Amino acid sequence: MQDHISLTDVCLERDGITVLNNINLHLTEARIALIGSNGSGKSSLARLLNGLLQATAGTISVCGEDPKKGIEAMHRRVGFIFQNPDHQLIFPTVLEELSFGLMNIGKTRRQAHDQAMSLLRQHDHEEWANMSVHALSEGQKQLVCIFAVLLMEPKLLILDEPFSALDLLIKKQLLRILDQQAPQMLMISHDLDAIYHFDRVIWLEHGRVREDGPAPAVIDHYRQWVASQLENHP
Ligand SMILES: Nc1ncnc2c1ncn2[C@@H]1O[C@H](COP(=O)(O)OP(=O)(O)OP(=O)(O)O)[C@@H](O)[C@H]1O
Repeated sequence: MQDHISLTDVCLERDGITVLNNINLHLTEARIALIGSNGSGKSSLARLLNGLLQATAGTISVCGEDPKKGIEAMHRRVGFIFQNPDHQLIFPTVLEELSFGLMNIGKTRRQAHDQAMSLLRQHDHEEWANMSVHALSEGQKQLVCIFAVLLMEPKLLILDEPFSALDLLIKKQLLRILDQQAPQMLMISHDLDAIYHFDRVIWLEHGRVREDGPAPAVIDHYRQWVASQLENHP
């Protein structure tokens, strides 16, 4: 698989503070997770990848594009899912929400509606089509966000703590859908069990890569480190 995400000597300052320090990553695995303490720089890194933040130094490539070109330039190849679905959902009904991206890339309204309905049907949520997005629960809204992104058939999905507000059942359903349908995923998560089977885990601490490798090893070291921090700061 080609390098889908590549960061070379990337640094980021926010308000004069170094948030990411000399990050070098070449990410080709299908399932990659980013872990680390609060404030370690995970969301900032995700925001560099979709062009919401600009690196202070270094170069970034996502699916062969420079994210500086903005989210529109990467729209067809990269899907982004963030923690709060309210920041992503803009249309009054679920069907309009799901159809928008497809019409944006040239599908007719009819084609877009048919594709959206077919996905809803596939997941037994046909009855959502004409519902107001705001009448859905947080978990259901997050599922709509994931459906909207999957309809675009992205090569790569970048998710920033997508499960933090979700109950166990919806979380497991979403993970299953993502596992079946996303060719490549980079997921930021504090839920270590959800990412234990991933191909690669990158542990960020104070804006640097502290460890990078197979999920079980990195996660176990992270858990040991957290336990040792607790012992030192009870
Ligand atoms: N809007 C902002 N303006 C300036 N600095 C910010 C801003 N947001 C975050 N930061 C700084 O960037 C650092 C990294 O924050 P970031 O949100 O990337 O961490 P994170 O690892 O995603 O944390 P969390 O696990 O809590 O979501 C923080 O220490 C914070 O000081």
